[in-house]
Amino acid sequence: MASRAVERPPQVGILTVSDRCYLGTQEDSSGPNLKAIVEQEQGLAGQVVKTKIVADEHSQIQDALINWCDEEKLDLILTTGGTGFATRDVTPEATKAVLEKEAPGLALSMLMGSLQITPLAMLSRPACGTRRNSLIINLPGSKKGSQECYEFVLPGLRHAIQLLRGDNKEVEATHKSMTSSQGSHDHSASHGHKCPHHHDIPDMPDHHHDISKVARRPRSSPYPMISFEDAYSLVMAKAPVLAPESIKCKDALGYILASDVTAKQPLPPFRASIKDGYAVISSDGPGPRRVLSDSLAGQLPKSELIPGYVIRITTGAPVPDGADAVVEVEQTELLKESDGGEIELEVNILQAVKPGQDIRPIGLDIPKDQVILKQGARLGPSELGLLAAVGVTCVPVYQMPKVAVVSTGNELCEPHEECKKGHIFDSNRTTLLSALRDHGFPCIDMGIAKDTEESLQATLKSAISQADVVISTGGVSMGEKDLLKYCLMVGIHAKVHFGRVFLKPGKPTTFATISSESSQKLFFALPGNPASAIVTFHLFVLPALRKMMGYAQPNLTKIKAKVASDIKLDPRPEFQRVKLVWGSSDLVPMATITGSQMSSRLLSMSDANALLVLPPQTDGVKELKKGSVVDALIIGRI
Ligand SMILES: Nc1nc2c(c(=O)[nH]1)N[C@H]1C(S)=C(S)[C@@H](COP(=O)(O)OP(=O)(O)OC[C@H]3O[C@@H](n4cnc5c(N)ncnc54)[C@H](O)[C@@H]3O)O[C@H]1N2
Ligand code: MOO
Ligand SMILES: [Mg+2]
Repeated sequence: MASRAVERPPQVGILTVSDRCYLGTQEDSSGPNLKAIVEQEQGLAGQVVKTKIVADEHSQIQDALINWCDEEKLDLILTTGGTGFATRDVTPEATKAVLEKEAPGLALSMLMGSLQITPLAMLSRPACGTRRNSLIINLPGSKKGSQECYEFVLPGLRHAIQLLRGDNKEVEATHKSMTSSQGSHDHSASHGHKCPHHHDIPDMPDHHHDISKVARRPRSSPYPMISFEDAYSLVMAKAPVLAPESIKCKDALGYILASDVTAKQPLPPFRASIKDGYAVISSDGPGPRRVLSDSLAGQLPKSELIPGYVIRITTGAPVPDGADAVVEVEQTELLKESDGGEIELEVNILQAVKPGQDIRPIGLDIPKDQVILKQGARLGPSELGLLAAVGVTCVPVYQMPKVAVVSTGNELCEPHEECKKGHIFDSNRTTLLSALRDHGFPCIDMGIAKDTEESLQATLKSAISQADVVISTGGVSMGEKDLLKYCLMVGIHAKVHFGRVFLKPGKPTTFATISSESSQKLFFALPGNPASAIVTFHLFVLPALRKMMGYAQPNLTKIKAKVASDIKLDPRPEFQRVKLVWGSSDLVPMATITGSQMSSRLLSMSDANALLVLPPQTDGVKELKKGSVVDALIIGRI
């Protein structure tokens, strides 16, 4: 078998399709047998993470397959049963209904192998193919038949899984070992393609063209153009919530709480006066009283209160024992003062007093052990104040992702450098680093990388080693110096999830992940055009970063806005930069476009506080009329 150096054993699901097993009238022997052989070290060495028994019902089979492909993202799903000629045998039909691509070669290998054993094999009707990154294979229902058929396809499984995972390094190794073991020559030498099968992979472009030969570059992008919604979902699905850590409250501004925080002590911790006045015994009622002593904020009462007396008190001071109400100074009059007038000796209480009046009992604001902040709360000024109020100094929060930013391009120079002919100042790095800082993310400035494999790879590697998320700009389109995607895949062995999005600006936005045992790092290769870079930062990067740092709702806030003038629609869905302004009686703000929306024009972002969500033009509708109401995503201060 081929190299085993894949990062994770193939994740496998085994679906037993049988009315009788489902009803419990027959024991399922094929499913457990398949599990054992799938997990054999000398075989696939897979990990069977899902097993299920369903009836011979189209909907049950389909639901299980869709769930395992789309939600569980299994590498391989083996079904056993329901592939024959009986009326209730519907496994191939239910499977075909969920497949995106059929793989008849697998069915053929099973048939060819099985026919050597029994002519009845011709009555088996397996469906095989892929849905998203999962491979589904129908095996017969019998224990013996399912094992034999599995063994016929086993030699191709690891390679197929690697291709579906987009694991380039492994793909090459496995492909080489498989083809050489069969004595066939390596196509890479003659065709310049190390892995000809890459043409077949829907989400994997052929990145193995010789990048030194510009004439041979692809003339159309090998990356499928996916919708904004799909791209967004992919990014959000891949962004991991980072592990919690405990940090000092003084450093916690902007973080999200990883668990509930309870009050260790009540607030107020003692019965506190709400007014400046006199602590009284309410049952004494109104009338003249001797002033016994005082109780000032920050000090303990000097004495207990006894009937016929009052104790002078200030707001926030502890109410002395014996007192059960406070009368504000305005409801009293002075009857007798000390010589020189330093203290009051006797006062007249002018009002009837209710028990408890103007006293905050212990724990009135915050009872002891009450949950004062819930997991998921964002620690803003008031939340941090609340923590301080109950004496909490350290809090469990989700870690914030560290973000590295790199600009790429031979034409770029630093704003403080002399700008030679043919060069421009790098503005993207400043924009992005500032946006990150504005949102409180720790960032790493990786400088400018040249448009060469060496410079890009060294910079990307260094960025990935230091950060949880890397943002690059430039080099992702069709030019011969647009080497970013190539370097990501070949040099970094990143899994590129998409390389083009049906969206303006930001069409070549590229998203990849770099996985290891302990982490999943995200790589956003944003377009070089300055407006495209910052718009796609808001559309993709910011929500992902927010998810990583624990936001329950990481998406940009969406509101309705009225367009202030007619807008020409683009063939692509477009996010135009606008300034939202509310007139004095407007419920819906007016959205004014910030001038020309060319992707190169960073000025279109200046003063913008929202992105207007515009649908693509259709044959019938090419324009949005002034006054139309559309969605707007908030990106700035309102
Ligand atoms: N043949 C095609 N060409 C282009 C396509 C296409 O589909 N087919 N897409 C266009 C679109 S849309 C965009 S967006 C850009 C994206 O370009 P890249 O990501 O490859 O970026 P570069 O080529 O490196 O630069 C584009 C543009 O931006 C300027 N730039 C780059 N970095 C910075 C920076 N840090 N600060 C300021 N300005 C920067 C650069 O000088 C270029 O003018 O591709 C289209 N082409
Ligand atoms: O998609 Mo590009 O970002 O139009 O300029
Ligand atoms: Mg380019």
